[in-house]
Amino acid sequence: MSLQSTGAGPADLNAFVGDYFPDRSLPSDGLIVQSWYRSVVEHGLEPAARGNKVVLSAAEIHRHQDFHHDYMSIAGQGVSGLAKRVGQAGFAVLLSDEHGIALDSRVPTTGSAYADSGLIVGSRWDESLVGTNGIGTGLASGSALIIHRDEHFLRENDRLSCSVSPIFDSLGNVRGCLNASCLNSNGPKEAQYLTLQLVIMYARMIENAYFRHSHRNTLTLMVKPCDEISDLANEQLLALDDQGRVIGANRAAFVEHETHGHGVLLGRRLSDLLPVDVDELLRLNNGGANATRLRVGTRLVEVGLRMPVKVRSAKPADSRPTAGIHRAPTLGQLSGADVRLQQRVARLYRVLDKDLPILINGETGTGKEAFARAIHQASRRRTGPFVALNCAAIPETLIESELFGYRSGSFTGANKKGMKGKLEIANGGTLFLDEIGDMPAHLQTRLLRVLAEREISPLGADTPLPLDIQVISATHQNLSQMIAGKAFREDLFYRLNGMTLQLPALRERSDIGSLIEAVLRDQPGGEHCRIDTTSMALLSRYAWPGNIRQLINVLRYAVALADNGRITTDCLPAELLDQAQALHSPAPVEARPPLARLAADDEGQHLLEALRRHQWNITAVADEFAVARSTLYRKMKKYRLVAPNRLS
Ligand SMILES: Nc1ncnc2c1ncn2[C@@H]1O[C@H](COP(=O)(O)OP(=O)(O)OP(=O)(O)O)[C@@H](O)[C@H]1O
Repeated sequence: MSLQSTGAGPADLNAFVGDYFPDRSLPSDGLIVQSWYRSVVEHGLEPAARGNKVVLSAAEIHRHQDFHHDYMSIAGQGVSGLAKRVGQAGFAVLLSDEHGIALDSRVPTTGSAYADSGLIVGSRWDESLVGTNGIGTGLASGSALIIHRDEHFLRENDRLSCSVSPIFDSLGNVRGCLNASCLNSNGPKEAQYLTLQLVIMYARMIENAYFRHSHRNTLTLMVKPCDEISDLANEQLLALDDQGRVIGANRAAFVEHETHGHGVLLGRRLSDLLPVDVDELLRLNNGGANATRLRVGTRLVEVGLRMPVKVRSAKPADSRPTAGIHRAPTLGQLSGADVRLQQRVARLYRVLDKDLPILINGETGTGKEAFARAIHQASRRRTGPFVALNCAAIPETLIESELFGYRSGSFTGANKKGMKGKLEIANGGTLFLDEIGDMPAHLQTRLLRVLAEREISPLGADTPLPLDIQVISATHQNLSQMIAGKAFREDLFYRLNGMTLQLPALRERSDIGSLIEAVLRDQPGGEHCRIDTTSMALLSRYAWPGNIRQLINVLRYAVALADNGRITTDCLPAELLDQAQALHSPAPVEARPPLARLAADDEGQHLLEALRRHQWNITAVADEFAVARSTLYRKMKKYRLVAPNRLS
């Protein structure tokens, strides 16, 4: 929550933290004051709390790193460079993702002090868990800052002094944080300023490398002032689409644009920013071979061009065609940031390669097949075949031969040479039985026998064939109900269900926002688009009966209609707008109930009386009610109880 949204001015917040922390001096940095306020009122934390630190399990770390593979490998050089410079002075360097999870950590020595303080891979530093801290507050504020010693909200973190800079992507979103922390620094906060400058410099280098990677197939521009000594951090990078419009920028370009109050940068034409258009610039720069000096207002700038890198196929001439231009998503990518799903996938990792059949359950379009493929890729069978059979998509009469195959001459009209069944083709790999609930009853019996005996006898074959397959089945149906109604064999159910992976519907996913962004980036042209806030709110609260498949279609439609890469509500299908509005238009509520009425509630009234009785001494009232002070502040906020000396 920002100062504005709290409705309070800086003086109110200062008074608040002054009251709450009588033993601490008021931070000079207003961002820290706001963060302390958030820690108490929004996150309900207590400074003396212990055990709030969370470190992900090895499997979860593996998945996170897998998910952030590109970002980590691009940032890796910057992390090493910074660690080399500050390591000897006793600083640990951490790289986090946008949720405050440490993905990379370089500590100067192997002692346990750094690990004990949470400076390790997998530790979670989001403000909602541990209150004010370098990474969490850097992410929440979007600003570079130092959190020195007892500026940390939790007392258990007050050994740390952290210098941090957010890392922005080319759309201006925070992608993560770069952080340098030391332990038990005796000096004043000012002694950390030099470290902060180094951290900022490396964060800018990581951003620029990330920008170049993201826009390697796009025409990009480097613009820097023609000063005698030009600061690398001032170099602006801009990516342009075919029409010469800005589709991405680095932090320096965003800051320059904002500083001069030029409005939104993305979508602007090059000719709005520089006294040339793209063709002219290409001519002046000799097709990108040299840089050009241009006068912009009173300043002289140097403008260089980088031509798109032509994507050359590294594929050997005889290689098999790939399924698409994107690699199939991994389990980490599919589970995204939904914690419940991540936990389920963590459990899945533990049964992987243990010869247990897996049953995936979920509504249509939730990613059952995508998960099955990712499980196959994560298993030791990844070099073997992945064979899918959709039991609902082929006629009942053909399922048998599809599954079991037949040898030549086994029935009239059959292929003369015979046909291998999916079970046989999948040997050594994974068989994915989609819509298993539609498997005809007599084939359920046969399948059960095959899975029990681990061998198949194709129609017309003399000898059985040993079978070594991982079976993954999937359904959107409730198999337990089908068993009760005798529509599905119970013994087959147990044979297929070594473990169930329940996939949440899209509307149930806690990471729906980031999932929408990720799916958008995956669509052709989607990586250069941005969803505006209203559309994002609509997309996030829509019911999505077709789940991720429907989301993909909606986003493709939106990308096609987007103007200047901006996805607005005009780009969304009408039925989605109608339904999202009808389903979720909030019931009319009184926006600001009067204080008198709130205080008339029993709890509010009691609280008000106690506050008056104790002359608004928060600690005394908290003691009387035996609640934490943070709880009391939350309740006061709820009932809008404000001390008389705070009423403006
Ligand atoms: N977590 C995810 N992130 C991005 N894309 C996903 C994700 N999960 C699924 N998809 C994509 O959504 C589409 C639908 O997924 P999939 O076909 O696996 O769903 P399904 O549950 O098997 O559907 P059905 O029940 O209709 O067969 C696919 O294009 C898939 O690549």
